[in-house]
Amino acid sequence: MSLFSPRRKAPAVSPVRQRFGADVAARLDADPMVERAAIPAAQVYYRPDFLDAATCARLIDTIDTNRRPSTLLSDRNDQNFRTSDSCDMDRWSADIQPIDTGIADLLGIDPAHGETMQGQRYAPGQHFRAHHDYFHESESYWPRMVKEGGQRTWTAMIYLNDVTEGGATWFPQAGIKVAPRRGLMLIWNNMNPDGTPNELTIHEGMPVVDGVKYIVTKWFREGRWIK
Ligand SMILES: O=C(O)CCC(=O)C(=O)O
Ligand SMILES: [Fe+2]
Repeated sequence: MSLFSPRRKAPAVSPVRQRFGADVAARLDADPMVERAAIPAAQVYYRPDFLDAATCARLIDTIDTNRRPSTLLSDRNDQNFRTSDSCDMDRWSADIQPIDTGIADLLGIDPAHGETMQGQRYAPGQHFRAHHDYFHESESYWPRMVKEGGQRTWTAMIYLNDVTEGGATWFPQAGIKVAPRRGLMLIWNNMNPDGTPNELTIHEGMPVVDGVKYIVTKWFREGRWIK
């Protein structure tokens, strides 16, 4: 028996993830419509009014038509962790395609790296508890994720409506709380500048108190998600 307890292996520095961090940040920094959050812990950006009111209304309709209970990618089976409804937003449909590629273009990432955009709906009391968007290499899903484009790098999330009360996106360790505002895109890098996962990006969708919250979320992989 060893006297030493096994240490958690430190995540390897990754030049590919490093480059995504630098390139996307440079593009967003140069965009006059985009503002960087004044926090040192993570690269977080705001792009207000990315979608107009009519487009948000259309997406809300699509979510209402297709929604089903959200699922969780985790070895933990906690029914109360993510209580919203979700649906896939078909990137090949004439309605979704321009939005899907528009997000990729704003970040300067090849759309093939983007997963299927997800629509989400939170009724009063529903939430998504604190989590990281990046994959944990210790979880059983990791080998499958490696085959499907690898680690998640950037997240782009768009609020489709204002919410009367509650439903903020809270990054407790980075120290920001973002209230839903129709058309606002919130963008962040889930990696550190050296390409290792940034633990400080832990965030939650706080419970909606009054109203219904609708968002779309797009996660980008380090490799191609579409083969
Ligand atoms: O609902 C929110 O504000 C956060 C959603 C989220 O974290 C996600 O979809 O990964
Ligand atoms: Fe998330």
